[in-house]
Amino acid sequence: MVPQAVDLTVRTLGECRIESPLAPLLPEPESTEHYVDEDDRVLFDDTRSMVAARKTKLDALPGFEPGGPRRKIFFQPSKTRVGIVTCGGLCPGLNDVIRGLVLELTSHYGVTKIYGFRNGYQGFIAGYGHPPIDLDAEAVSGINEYGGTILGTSRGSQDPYEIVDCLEQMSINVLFVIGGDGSMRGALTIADVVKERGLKIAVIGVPKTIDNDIPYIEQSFGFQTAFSKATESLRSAHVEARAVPNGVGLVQVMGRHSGFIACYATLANNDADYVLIPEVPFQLDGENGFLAHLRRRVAERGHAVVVAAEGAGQEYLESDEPGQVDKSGNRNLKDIGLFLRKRIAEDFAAHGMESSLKYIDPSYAIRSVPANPYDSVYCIRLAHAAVHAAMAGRTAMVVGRWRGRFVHVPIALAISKRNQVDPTGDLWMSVLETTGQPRHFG
Ligand SMILES: Nc1ncnc2c1ncn2[C@@H]1O[C@H](COP(=O)(O)OP(=O)(O)OP(=O)(O)O)[C@@H](O)[C@H]1O
Ligand SMILES: O=P(O)(O)OC[C@H]1O[C@](O)(CO)[C@@H](O)[C@@H]1O
Ligand SMILES: [Mg+2]
Repeated sequence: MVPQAVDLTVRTLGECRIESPLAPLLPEPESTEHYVDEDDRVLFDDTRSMVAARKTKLDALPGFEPGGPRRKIFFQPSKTRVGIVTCGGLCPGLNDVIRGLVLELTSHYGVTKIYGFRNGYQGFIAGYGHPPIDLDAEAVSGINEYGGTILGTSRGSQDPYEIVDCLEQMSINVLFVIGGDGSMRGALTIADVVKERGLKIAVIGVPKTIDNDIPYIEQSFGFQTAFSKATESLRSAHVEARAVPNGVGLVQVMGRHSGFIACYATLANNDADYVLIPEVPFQLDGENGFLAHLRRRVAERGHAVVVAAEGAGQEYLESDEPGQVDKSGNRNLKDIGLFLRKRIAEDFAAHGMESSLKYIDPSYAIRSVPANPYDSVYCIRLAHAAVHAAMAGRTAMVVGRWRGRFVHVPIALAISKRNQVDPTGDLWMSVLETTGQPRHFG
């Protein structure tokens, strides 16, 4: 479903009447190629045909509210109390975002009460015994040098009413949730309970996921660091495969439902010959199946490198057992890497071919590292945008970038679908061009 203008409308807590401390820094109220004024909109569509298909007036074209400081804000900074929480799996840059939020709030808005809720949504529930910690410039000094999150994280559902009870008891006005799709679903339920109770608490998300599976934000922070780290495994697999007769390097990277890490790591160094992702089903057996292709390639070129995203080929691993899920209800995937390792070895043996397969699974090593400089820049800019949005009383939204501009995206839209590699899109085309693998196996 193509989003309409109404889907891009951001919720607000009320009129902005307070002069922002950042107002003097703001340029003239007009957009340029480097700046979008707060009253302007970033168009959703960016091709002539997409705009034409709307069959509507310019004013009615769907557009995102731009990110950035406002001239007038909603919250009085000296009275504003802020909470920050990180939830879900780790991702490079979590500490950068925490630091960016704290520094922007304290240095530019003069907010003095910031609490870090610990271990994800558990941090709001007294029974877990993880009291919040005070965050200030000193507490976040240098944390961006380290992977992980200084606040801790968790999976598993918590009652949104209890979470809002905690926010009310602590007189929190703004809550920043840094997390993936599940965390954003949680953030929306919190914002809804806040609304139901007639409270004025802004809930702002900063989406994180190494899988890059959140839609309408172009790219999530930490993704670039994660795939860059994964390229090291591809390079190792290539070196190992080339060094022995009929060498096969097999690398499994994270990516539950979206194969972006596998695609980008492949494009980064051109070492892979086959990329298997959840979005593109593949046939394993038969003359034109994956195994036969691989065998022919090794016979011709002496070696090959295969990259598989963890969610690829799950159809080969389904069993009659009831589906296992993690504490948050995410389906636990079966191990495609180990399955392929076995099947490739069996296939070579069955065809009387010697082979030497080296299997590498960099797994958590790609998401536990500190952010690279590009991601650090992205994190701090997302953090700034999140603070500006919150102080201006926006709620139930995430910050992101669309067509190169920082924007406000309603959470409802950000969780409305999953960002996935489009098998008919130009990214997958680039992968096919780089690897030389066929569009379909079988
Ligand atoms: N539908 C939902 N409603 C309310 N809370 C949710 C929902 N889905 C997930 N959550 C909560 O959000 C938190 C994080 O969710 P989850 O473990 O799925 O990770 P995530 O944020 O999706 O990150 P990632 O997928 O990148 O690891 C958990 O505490 C979970 O209970
Ligand atoms: O083992 P964990 O921490 O539950 O999470 C693993 C999952 O988290 C992700 O890294 C997303 O955050 C996926 O790529 C992976 O499948
Ligand atoms: Mg998730």
